[in-house]
Formats: sequence, C-alpha cells, structure tokens
Amino acid sequence: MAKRPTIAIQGIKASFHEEAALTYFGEEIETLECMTFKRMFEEMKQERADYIVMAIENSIAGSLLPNYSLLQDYNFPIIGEIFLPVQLHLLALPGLRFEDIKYVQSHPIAIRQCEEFLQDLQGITVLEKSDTAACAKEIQDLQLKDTVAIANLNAAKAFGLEVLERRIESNKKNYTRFLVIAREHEDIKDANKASVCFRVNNKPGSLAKVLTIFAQNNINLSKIQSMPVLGKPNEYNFYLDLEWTEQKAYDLSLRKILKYTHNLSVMGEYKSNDTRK
Ligand SMILES: O=C(O)C(=O)Cc1ccccc1
Repeated sequence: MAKRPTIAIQGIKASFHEEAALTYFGEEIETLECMTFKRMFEEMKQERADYIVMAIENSIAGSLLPNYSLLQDYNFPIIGEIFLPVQLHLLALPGLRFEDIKYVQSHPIAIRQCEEFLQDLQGITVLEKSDTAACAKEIQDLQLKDTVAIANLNAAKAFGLEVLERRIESNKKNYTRFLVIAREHEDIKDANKASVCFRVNNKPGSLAKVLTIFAQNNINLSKIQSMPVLGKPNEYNFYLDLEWTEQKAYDLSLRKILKYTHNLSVMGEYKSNDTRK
C-alpha cells in the first residue's frame, strides 16, 4: 500500500485547514499541524511534508498578503485549489450562559467574518489566536468558564463544547480559497488555470499592455493582486490567476507578455476547482 501523503496545515485537527485538506485529498492522509503559515513551508523544505494546504483569500477578509510572499520565497509549485464554505459558531463549555462571557477567542480570519455579531457584544474582549480549533481545545483543556470560541462544528464535537449561538458569520455565503502546494513538480492533466507573478516597468500603460494580451487571447483573469516589492519604491509584484479553455492560447499569451514584463514566474498550473454556488 502506498504511503499516506503528509499534508502540512495551519492549525490543529478540526481547523478549517484540516477540513480543506480532507476535502481535497480524502480521508487517507496524515496531517502535520503547524502553528504558523511559515512553519508549513519550513516543514516541507525539511521534507517532513509532501503537500501544504494554505488559505490565500477569503470573501470577507480578502487576500492573505503575507502568504503570497511565502509562495515567492519558497518557490514550491501550486497544484490545486479548494473553495471551502465557512460557517462559524460560538462554542462554550456546556452550561455556560451569555452573561458569563468575558472573552471571545478565534483566528483573525474568523473574527473578521463575525464582526457584526461581535459589535453587539458589550464589554467582551476579543482575542486573536493561532487557529479556531486550538481556541476550542483550550477552553476544554483549561476549563475556561468565562471564554467562548468562534469555530466550526468539528471543533465542537472534537473538544466537547456546546453551540451557544449558531451561524454568527456576517455573510452566510462566505468562502475561503485554499491553495494546494506540492514539494515536487507534478504534471497536472487538463490544467485550465494558472497562478503567475510578474513586474512591469513604471511607465504609462505597462500593465494595460499585458492585460490586453490576455484579453486578446481569450484568457480570463479570475484574480489580480499587487504587492509592493520590498526595498524597491514604485515596484510591484502582480499576482494573477488566469483561466483558459485553449491551452495553446495560454502558452502563446505567456510568450507574448515576456516582452512587457520582468521577473515572470509561473507559480503553478492546475485544474480550476471553483465549487462556489
Ligand atoms: O483557524 C482555522 O481553523 C483556520 O484554518 C484558519 C481559517 C479560519 C477561518 C476561515 C478559514 C481559515
């Protein structure tokens, strides 16, 4: 039997990262729990992980900008994507009443998704922690009787907590997009999406020129994100997600943009997997 792949996730079991990893790879995996996003890349560099599953964007919180830098710094290929619906609940030790709450703890992405709900809570301190599941676990481990966690139902079940309030996210249709990153290059059959990065000259129309080439070749731009290049004023890295129906048109447009860009890198070619409704 082939060895189960080891997937580095940010957070512990029952976190959204674990759910994303299970959604993509199925149940036959080992997960490697990492407390930070950078740790996942270090583990992969040390060959203790075969893949990374990493959140890159959320419908409310937006892009996770430092994660773009990690992709650049470590240069491992993106081989897939997952869109996960994010439903959040307020979890507490059984029997806890609303008036007992002094602290609400969760991952910053989850906190930002529940801002409307949190605004209505008077005199309660919000604490940002490493991941939603660890917040739930801590309440059980330390028997915290004045603290609640924002997390998912897997965490409630895994750590014996009760749901004090269901579905507290502001936008009921919110999704998080995760990337699947491999240690080694993999040839993805029928790839129809790519994540690329480049810089352009600081001159009028430089970026427009590149975007026109994609438009002329019928390449859809599903995302564009810019990030300043550290130590180089006026220089930006542009991160683009491209989608195509004709592989040849994509190949051609990449060749054509070479003339108008510098530091062009293809961060990964993979199958589009947009499961949002
Ligand atoms: O804290 C977690 O469970 C994570 O995996 C990070 C996260 C939090 C909220 C939405 C998506 C990802």
